[in-house]
Amino acid sequence: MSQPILLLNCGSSSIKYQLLDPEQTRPLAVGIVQRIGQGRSTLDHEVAGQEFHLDQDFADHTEAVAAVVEQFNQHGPSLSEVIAVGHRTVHGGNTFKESVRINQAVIDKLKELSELAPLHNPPSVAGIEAAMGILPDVPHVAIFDTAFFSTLPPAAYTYAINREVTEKYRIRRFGFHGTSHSYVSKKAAEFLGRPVEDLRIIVAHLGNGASISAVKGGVAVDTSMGLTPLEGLVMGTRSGDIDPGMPKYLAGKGMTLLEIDDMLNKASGMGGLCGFTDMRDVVAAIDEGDKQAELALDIYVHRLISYIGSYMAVLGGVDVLAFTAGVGENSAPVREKTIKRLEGLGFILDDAANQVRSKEPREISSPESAVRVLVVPTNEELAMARETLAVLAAG
Ligand SMILES: Nc1ncnc2c1ncn2[C@@H]1O[C@H](COP(=O)(O)OP(=O)(O)O)[C@@H](O)[C@H]1O
Ligand SMILES: CC(=O)OP(=O)(O)O
Ligand SMILES: [Mg+2]
Repeated sequence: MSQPILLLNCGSSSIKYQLLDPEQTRPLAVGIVQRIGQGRSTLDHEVAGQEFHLDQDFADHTEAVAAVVEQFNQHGPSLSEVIAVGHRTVHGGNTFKESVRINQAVIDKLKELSELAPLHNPPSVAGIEAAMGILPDVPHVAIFDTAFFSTLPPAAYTYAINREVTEKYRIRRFGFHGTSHSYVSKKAAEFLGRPVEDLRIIVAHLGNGASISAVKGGVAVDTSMGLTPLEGLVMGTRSGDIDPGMPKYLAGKGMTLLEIDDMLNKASGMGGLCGFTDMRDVVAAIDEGDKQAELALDIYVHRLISYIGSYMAVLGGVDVLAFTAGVGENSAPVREKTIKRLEGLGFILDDAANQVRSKEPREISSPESAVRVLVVPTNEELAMARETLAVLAAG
């Protein structure tokens, strides 16, 4: 008997979803809504080998979830058999260290945590409320991006700010994209046929949001995102690391705190540097001679290699570098630029392997490379389905 689970992965600019039957290897349906709130939105729904495409602008995640449900109604499969829904939830704060069955108290807490993840928890809550409205009689489970990083050592998660402030407000580095970093690090080890316990792995999750992690023996020991998903790498619209003195300086010039925060979260990163938030557009612009786009990509790669070098130090060397997420899986030019800059540290790219497009894990380093470089497509939904089942089994 079929016992499908619906997985909703609300990202900052997208919703990915799958209808999975844990008994079957292939999903019953997969789909993605892209460029939510950015104009030129699209929806792709795939069921039984048939693909349906929709060009329609979605202003926010609530509109997009409604359109996803409409796809199931029009093209199937029916959602009436669904036994549970798993929701990607970005910020668990100090409250949620592992996946949890959702009730009103959980939703209220997630709304409270929205101040720490303004681009993310509101879409998650929108997805949860919409799905609970449509499927009110099945359990809904929240799976947190922060969970995998609850093992970070104190030296990695503590900011060097005043201790009393840290304690009073329970400030720490939480880390995000944990479901993906966990899945990809295990998958990388599996691909290499080595126990994850024996490996030092750096995972570069480069999507619209981007983060990088250092994983030693299967346990996360460092990651680039912090108290909020703003810290770290250069992203589609987020600045990543800046001098913490900058907000005060800008406030002195007349910007309000809200304007500064909006600028850093929504109008910075690649979009703020060159006008294109999507890496496909950045690379196309460079090909047409756009100098701002070229500089933006140089800044992106500069930050990325700085983190890779730093995590090699944290890990005491590295065995594997794994690229994942939208940019990491699909952008050969970004991977090439990154690995070429790391040649001095023993990374050697296999140019032909780097051009291969596939949904399977693959190696892109040459045999003489000191570090194995992989592309490992993430599957947050599959990992979420496993989590959902585990929560249900726990009662
Ligand atoms: N074919 C592609 N080539 C280069 N970059 C791509 C491609 N497809 C997607 N991307 C990049 O991936 C990003 C989306 O990544 P994704 O992991 O889905 O992000 P999120 O989950 O944060 O919404 C896009 O904004 C774009 O920059
Ligand atoms: C935490 C985060 O940045 O998520 P996303 O990449 O989906 O925006
Ligand atoms: Mg994502």
